[in-house]
Amino acid sequence: MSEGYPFLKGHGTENDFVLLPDHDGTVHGDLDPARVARLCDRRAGIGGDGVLRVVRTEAYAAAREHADPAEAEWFMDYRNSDGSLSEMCGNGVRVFARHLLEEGLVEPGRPIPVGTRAGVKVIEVDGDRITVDMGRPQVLGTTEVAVGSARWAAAHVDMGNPHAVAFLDEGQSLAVDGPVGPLASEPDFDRSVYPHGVNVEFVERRGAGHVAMRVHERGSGETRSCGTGACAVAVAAAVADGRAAGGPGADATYRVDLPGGTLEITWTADDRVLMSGPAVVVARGTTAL
Ligand SMILES: N[C@@H](CCC[C@H](N)C(=O)O)C(=O)O
Repeated sequence: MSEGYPFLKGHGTENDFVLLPDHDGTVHGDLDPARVARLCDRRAGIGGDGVLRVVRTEAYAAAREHADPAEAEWFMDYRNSDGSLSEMCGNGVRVFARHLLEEGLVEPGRPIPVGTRAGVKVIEVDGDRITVDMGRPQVLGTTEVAVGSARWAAAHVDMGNPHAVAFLDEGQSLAVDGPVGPLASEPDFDRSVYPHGVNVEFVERRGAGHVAMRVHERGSGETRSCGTGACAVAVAAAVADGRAAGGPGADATYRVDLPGGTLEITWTADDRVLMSGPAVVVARGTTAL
């Protein structure tokens, strides 16, 4: 195929994305949701949990509402696989930074500021390990989620995007034959709490500072990993473990195991959430989609 648009494919702990370079904002414009869904289709398209359009902040009016071009040259225009917008994607922003570095679009060895709909995130790359300052979490109380007849209390945590974090009861397992099941459809949640939908995390305790989770993402279904979700889980665990008492996060660190890999999350005493994990770009090509 010679005609079409350039694309790349990458993932962070197997949360996978189609990247669309559009540096001056003239190639794709506002992405049509149906087109995003076609690109993300795993049989008829390239396949992905979402799309990351790579655009200069200066070149995109919607980006300038969230980020100052003088602070962040690049903007991650993120869409879920159903074409819907989200404010933020934690795995996506690591893949985005990896791409900028590999293409020589940012200076190696320097922090990389990236504009998102949840503000500017600053990223540091150290070999395979990429750390993102995800900013301040908001802990907004307790709600409820359900899968069929199984119900759990859930912590409402906002990481720029909305999360409901449900800790499984003692003895319950995350396995598909457990109460969470195959997560083929959206869990039930309180629509008055989350009028724009929610990402739902189910969490199993593995030991001190160690949890495992599965997630059903708003707009993408069950994914193999969710960076903002892992941050929300670590924040909810720190609150539940009484580790937020000496300061917002008192430097609580959690290892979060996901089906697609492991992320390390620290909630610092000065109320920042730092997320560390890998990200790779695995393919490039041209698409007529
Ligand atoms: N997978 C992402 C989150 C993507 C956005 C989410 N589905 C939403 O709609 O808020 C991550 O790694 O954070």
